[in-house]
Order: sequence, then structure tokens, then C-alpha cells
Amino acid sequence: MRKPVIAGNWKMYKTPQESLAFLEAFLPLVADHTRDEIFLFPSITSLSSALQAVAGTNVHAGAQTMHWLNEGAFTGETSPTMLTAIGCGHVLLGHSEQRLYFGETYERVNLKFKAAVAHGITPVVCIGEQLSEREAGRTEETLRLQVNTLLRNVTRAEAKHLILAYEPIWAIGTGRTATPDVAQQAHQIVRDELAACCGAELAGTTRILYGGSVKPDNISTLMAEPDIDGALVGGASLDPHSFARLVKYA
Ligand SMILES: O=C[C@H](O)COP(=O)(O)O
Repeated sequence: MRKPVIAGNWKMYKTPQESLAFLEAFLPLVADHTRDEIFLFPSITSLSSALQAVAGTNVHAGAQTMHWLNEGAFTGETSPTMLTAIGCGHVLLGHSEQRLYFGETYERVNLKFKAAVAHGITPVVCIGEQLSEREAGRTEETLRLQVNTLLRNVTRAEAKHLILAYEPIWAIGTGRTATPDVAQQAHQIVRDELAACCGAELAGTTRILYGGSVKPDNISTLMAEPDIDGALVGGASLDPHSFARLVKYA
């Protein structure tokens, strides 16, 4: 009942030419794939040409972040209306690298989430604890607070558009994947908090992806867990063959 999503986040990699070369190789490899939804988040300079390249295919391209307002004096930012104007219908919000290096907060992610939904843009919102929080036994408290802040003043009608990505920060780009058990426990906590905020029905239909050193050889054990509904992939999404193998996990 929850269609899995396999999403690739290219972070600050790939020029527009490199993005198009990736898509030229990747799209035919996954053209017949219907089991999962496939999202790619290229850099903002590649987004427009990536959107044109994926038009009419089973792959969606989205932005890596956005502002919540339609326009204003906000140097460096991209607005929801700018994204919809180029046909962009997906956005990644609250990624830990935005939180750690650029001061992103869940109060702002909450505004961005509401703006995305208002503009018909599907948001994939990242949550996840730092190593120090896990070691201090504060994983559950951290995840509940993140979900709670994200969903403050969010109606059920808005919340039904949410896709969450649980990414333990200690597993991102480190090669240190959470074990399926550890990831499942966290996903269960997140689903439980969703139920507390928005009701059991919505918690049961919301897709929660796992992210953090997901590779073609570990995705199937993660996907076997009952509360893991897909993956948000960094490093292993940069190569078209590796990402296609990952999408087609057994
Ligand atoms: O958005 C993706 C995550 O940050 C995971 O990155 P990674 O697969 O390179 O660990």
C-alpha cells in the first residue's frame, strides 16, 4: 500500500553536461521499472535540463532545497514559484547538510513544507540524529522533536503529501550504514510520532525512506524491514549503473 521511493541526491556534484550524460545512460536502464517511484535531486544549475530530459519517463527530478516565499530580497535562494515555472514538482527539504552547514532549522522546514504543498510540489523531508545524540541515548527524543516541529500547524490535508527520509547523520557518506534493525527501530519511532501528530491512518500511508550509505549490496536487507519504504541515496546515485542496480534491488 506504500509504493517505495528510491531517490538519488546528487548534492554539489555534476555539471549540466554531466547530469545529462548520467540520464542518457540511466533512463534506458530503468525504463520498464514500475515497482518503485524514482526521484533524482540534481544541483540547481542542472535542474532545468534534467527536467526536460526526464519528461515523459518514469523518473522525476527535483530541487535540493527552496525558500518558502514566492519572491523577495533573498540572495542565493530559489522560490516555489520559480520551481513550478520550470515544471519542477519535487523538492528535498531539511537535508542534514543544510542543517549542519547552513543553519537550516525545522521551524523553517515547516514553512517550506507548507509552501511546497501549497504549490503542488512533493516534499521529501529529512530527519535524523547526530552521533552525539545517539550516544547520549537521545535518538527517540530527537526524532520526535524533529517530526513534531515539522508538523506544527500542518493540517492532515497538507500532511498527506509528506514523504520523510530518516538519515542518521553518522551514517551519511561514512560507509557506516545503520543495521536494518537499528533503522527499523528509528522508522517505527517516526511512524509512531506521525500517528501522534496526524492520526494512525496518515501514519500508515506515509512513506519513510532510509538514507545513509545505501549501496546496491545493502538495499535489499533494509527494504525487507516493514517500516522502510525506500531509500535516499547520495554517493551510490552518482553512477548510472550503480544507481540502476540499486533501483532494481532484488
Ligand atoms: O541524501 C543522501 C544522504 O545524505 C546519504 O548520502 P550517502 O548515501 O552518500 O551516505
